[in-house]
Amino acid sequence: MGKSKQYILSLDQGTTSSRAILFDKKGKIINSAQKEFKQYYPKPGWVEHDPKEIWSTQASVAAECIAKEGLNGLNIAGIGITNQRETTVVWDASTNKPIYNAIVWQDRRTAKYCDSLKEKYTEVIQKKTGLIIDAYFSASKIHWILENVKGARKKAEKGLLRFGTIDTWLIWQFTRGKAYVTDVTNASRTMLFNIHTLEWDEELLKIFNIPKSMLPEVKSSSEIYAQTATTLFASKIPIAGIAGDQQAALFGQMCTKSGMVKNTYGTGCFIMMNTGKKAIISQHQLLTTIAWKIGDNVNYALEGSVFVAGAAIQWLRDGLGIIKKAHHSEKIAKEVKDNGGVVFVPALTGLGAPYWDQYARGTLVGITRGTQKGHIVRATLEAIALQSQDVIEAMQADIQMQAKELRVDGGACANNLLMQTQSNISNIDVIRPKILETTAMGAAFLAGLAVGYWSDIDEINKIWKMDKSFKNKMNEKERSATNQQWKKAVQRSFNWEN
Ligand SMILES: Nc1ncnc2c1ncn2[C@@H]1O[C@H](COP(=O)(O)OP(=O)(O)O)[C@@H](O)[C@H]1O
Ligand SMILES: O=P(O)(O)OC[C@H](O)CO
Repeated sequence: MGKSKQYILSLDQGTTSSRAILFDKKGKIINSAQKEFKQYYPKPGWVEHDPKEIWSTQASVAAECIAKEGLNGLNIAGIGITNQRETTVVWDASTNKPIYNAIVWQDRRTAKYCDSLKEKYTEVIQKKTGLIIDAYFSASKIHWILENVKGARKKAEKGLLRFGTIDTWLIWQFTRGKAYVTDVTNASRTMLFNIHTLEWDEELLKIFNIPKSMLPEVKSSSEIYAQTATTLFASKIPIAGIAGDQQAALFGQMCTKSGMVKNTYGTGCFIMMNTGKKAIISQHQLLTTIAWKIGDNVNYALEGSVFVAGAAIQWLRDGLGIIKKAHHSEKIAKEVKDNGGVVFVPALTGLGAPYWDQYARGTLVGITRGTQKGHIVRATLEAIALQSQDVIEAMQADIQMQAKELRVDGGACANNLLMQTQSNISNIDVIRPKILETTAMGAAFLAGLAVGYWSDIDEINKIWKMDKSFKNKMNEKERSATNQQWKKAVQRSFNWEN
């Protein structure tokens, strides 16, 4: 096989699976491969992955994806990496072995430690990192490893340990320890990175008691970082794009202008708004984060995460058994004309942005003798849209501007009723693209730009195509009543478990 056909290989290392997708110049998916890996729950609230399994599944899907088409490394113009963010790996540089499992972003073991920092450091941390103190981010996880793994603190002080988010860990493996790098988007989720100066912050390192020697070099999101070692592919391939998965989706959705917003409807909802060159520090409990850095241009974003979205549909299926398949939710919800007064706040694991109440719990209100399962299913779909609207509303308040449209992706965006409900509740045009693999596409675009596979953003913009749009069909009075009823129900869910 010659060098004639050239593709970009995108590696999407997610929370439950490792995936590889091969894109051609028109953005068409040529091939893909996926492998799930094991989740470890050693104690309530703890979530871990085996870093070696993350690497082995990722390497094998990459190889499988290329081999399926009878291609080899020479046909790959570049690799883009996108990953579950915040998840923390610490390894010994001399043995290459992780000293503990990866502590996953969902892991809550450091919640109390984080609480103890709030009084003194909330302001300085938000100002420097754009983040709200929470166990979600990497810093407290690194701190936990150094405090709890035998001998770790001593080794770290001797400069023998390395920390990485998943991108860093994968690149370390791909290059056999030659490249120790991350990009600004991943760094911006550690709580150790100053998003204004674009450097690891000495004061934050001191607060979390983490030696600087265990941090990677921070690069842009689109450049040639390194070549893969020839142990995996017969020829070297440039690794040329890195972005955290939500940032990659924002780029893959081509939300490249200030004010553009995307929502990914998966297990949770991740809503992100491009704010251009401005790092807006939220007045409404949202996160400020780096969207990407291309060349010398840094783009910032506001972000809000809803913890339980599609997971609420899973709960209807697996917990209550009132639907058989997730997509049946649409048909069953349509059996009733409205929610019949039922409101469901799916705070099953607390509430994320903009409430950040880890003690909130799921609340189902307004049930009468006339309540049918259709009402509950409908209320669940509405809750996904309403939780998203709470974040969109906070974003609009922060930028003091209405968003024009909402670009959507993720498994649950296939649900037309949900998309129409979102448009009604947010009074916004909801736009669903043709290719829904926006995360992998974003990483491919970043890598392709760096190696000259695509010449510029204008060329890429032509690849993004709309499939369907949903326009508001609700009047203002109804919208405001729905919102008020929702806010009342949210209040009832607060601070339940103590
Ligand atoms: N047609 C549908 N209607 C509502 N929810 C759906 C539908 N299809 C999938 N889902 C939900 O979307 C989620 C899967 O989406 P996906 O993007 O694969 O999630 P993740 O990447 O977080 O694993 C599941 O929680 C599922 O319940
Ligand atoms: O694993 P994903 O793709 O749902 O993404 C996880 C997020 O990056 C966590 O912040």
